[in-house]
Amino acid sequence: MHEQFWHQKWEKDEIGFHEGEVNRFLYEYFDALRLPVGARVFVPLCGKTRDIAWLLDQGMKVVGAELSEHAIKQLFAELNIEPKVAALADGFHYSSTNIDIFVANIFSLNSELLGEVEAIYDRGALVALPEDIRTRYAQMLASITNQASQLVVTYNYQQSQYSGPPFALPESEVERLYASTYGLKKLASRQETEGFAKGIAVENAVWLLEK
Ligand SMILES: C[S@@+](CC[C@H](N)C(=O)[O-])C[C@H]1O[C@@H](n2cnc3c(N)ncnc32)[C@H](O)[C@@H]1O
Repeated sequence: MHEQFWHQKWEKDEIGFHEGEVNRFLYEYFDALRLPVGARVFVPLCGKTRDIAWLLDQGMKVVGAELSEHAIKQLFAELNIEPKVAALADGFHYSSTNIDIFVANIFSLNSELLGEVEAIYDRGALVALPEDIRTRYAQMLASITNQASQLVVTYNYQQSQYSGPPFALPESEVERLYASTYGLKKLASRQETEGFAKGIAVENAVWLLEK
């Protein structure tokens, strides 16, 4: 997906991926990460997800990365927070107490810019990336976070029945991307037919990835 694809989605308000409420898997399985209050959680490709407000409410610090400044202006407006905004070489840094959002292509981040994180929450990130850049994303994510544990939400369905995004991520693909870096555990899954691809059987799953 080119950057322009996502910028247009936000400009035209075609954001069917935005849940508007806390993701159920996050709510039910966040404890599996066993994080202390005050831990810093990275939310890659964050959009304006309500999950950020929920993480802040749990006493977490949040760091996000998102291409669209339009999305991040909405995020802060909905959080009712006036951010500080600083220019970066490749984007902007929006920040306030306990929250840092990099408005940039995630591939322009490095560990210094990101700072230390104790965990990663990936909903709508890995599944948004086409196969040819997933390997680079998975390696880069583990590298800039010192292999922080992850909670990853995936979809699986017959890729031939729907073009994506979100792309199908069968277990074999999660293993290909992450089994050399993490121990993988599928925590839960549920079947959907009324989601993004109406009438197509989709398995929505949540994974715990630990060093
Ligand atoms: C499927 S949406 C998911 C958003 C959010 N995680 C959620 O659950 O609502 C993917 C988001 O990633 C952003 N994005 C896509 N490619 C990106 C990249 N290379 N770097 C940073 N953000 C990116 C898009 O603008 C979009 O907001």
